Amino acid sequence: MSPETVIRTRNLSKRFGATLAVDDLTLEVTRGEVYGFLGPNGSGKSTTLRMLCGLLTPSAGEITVLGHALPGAAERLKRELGYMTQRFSLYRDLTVLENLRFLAALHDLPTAGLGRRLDALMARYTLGELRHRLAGTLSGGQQQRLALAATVMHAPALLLLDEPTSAVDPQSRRDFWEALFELADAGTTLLVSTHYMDEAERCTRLAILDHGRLVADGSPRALMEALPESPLRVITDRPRQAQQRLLALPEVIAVAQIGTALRVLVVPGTTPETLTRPLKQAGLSATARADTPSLEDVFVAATRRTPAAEASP
Ligand SMILES: Nc1ncnc2c1ncn2[C@@H]1O[C@H](COP(=O)(O)OP(=O)(O)OP(=O)(O)O)[C@@H](O)[C@H]1O
Repeated sequence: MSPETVIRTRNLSKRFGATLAVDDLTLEVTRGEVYGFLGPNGSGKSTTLRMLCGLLTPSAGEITVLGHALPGAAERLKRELGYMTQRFSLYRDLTVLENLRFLAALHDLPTAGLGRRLDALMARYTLGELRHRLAGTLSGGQQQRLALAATVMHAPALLLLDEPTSAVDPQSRRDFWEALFELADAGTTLLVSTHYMDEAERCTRLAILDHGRLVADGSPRALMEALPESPLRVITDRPRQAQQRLLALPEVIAVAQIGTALRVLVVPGTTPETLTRPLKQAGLSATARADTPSLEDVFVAATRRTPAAEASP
């Protein structure tokens, strides 16, 4: 294993009764990466993150995080790790400063110079003027900044973030991602689960999960370039009717209406005529041309590929 490897899992699985939440997951994350976990609800993102920080014991497989084999070394790992969940998990009836002081004590941070350290932290996350506000009275974006400040207070080498931006507005999401890149620039490795394509696109590397399985892995650009399914753009006078007809074709994987146009994801080898012919036969006007693949196409193709399609060369 390279010294730059921060996370490595081999054939990792987690079963809850009849549910196989994580299924034979093998992945590797290297230092300084902003590694994204993208997947539909219930695809196993949170369960994987919980196993990686030692909160859950795997049913099978191996995990090494920052050189520690889990679950055995979970206690030692805690000091080197930051874990932030989508739910605000600080004390609502304590102030911003009280929350940070409390966490500093939990992390055993030295009391000498602590005041200055917390001032710097609050300055970085624009919490200085809010220091005496009860955490429960902060806005979603402010609570998120406080949660991030709390998560990085002990300068962890690895941050695991579980859908950290699900409760905040677009500007706060952008600010949050700026903060993540600043941390990555300083050498922190980040693993972030998200539902948002624009966030996934910003990651240096991406794992797409579906039903607990790794269905795609690579940089967003490489994944888009390697997409075997191609998107076509269809212009028609009656997009709603055209959408219904196109969905009935075996070559069509998905159809999304974008304004008045339809963006159609099709199996490899499908020509524009394959789509326009049946539409014209049904009395609809239709033109179609190839479109540039997006990360959303990669996601849709990876999570909708049938086992039969997967098995074909
Ligand atoms: N403690 C648990 N007990 C039983 N089943 C669980 C438990 N935790 C998760 N699951 C199940 O495991 C599967 C994966 O859940 P998980 O929360 O990891 O997915 P996710 O990708 O994080 O989804 P979301 O985006 O909704 O958070 C789901 O079917 C879920 O119901």
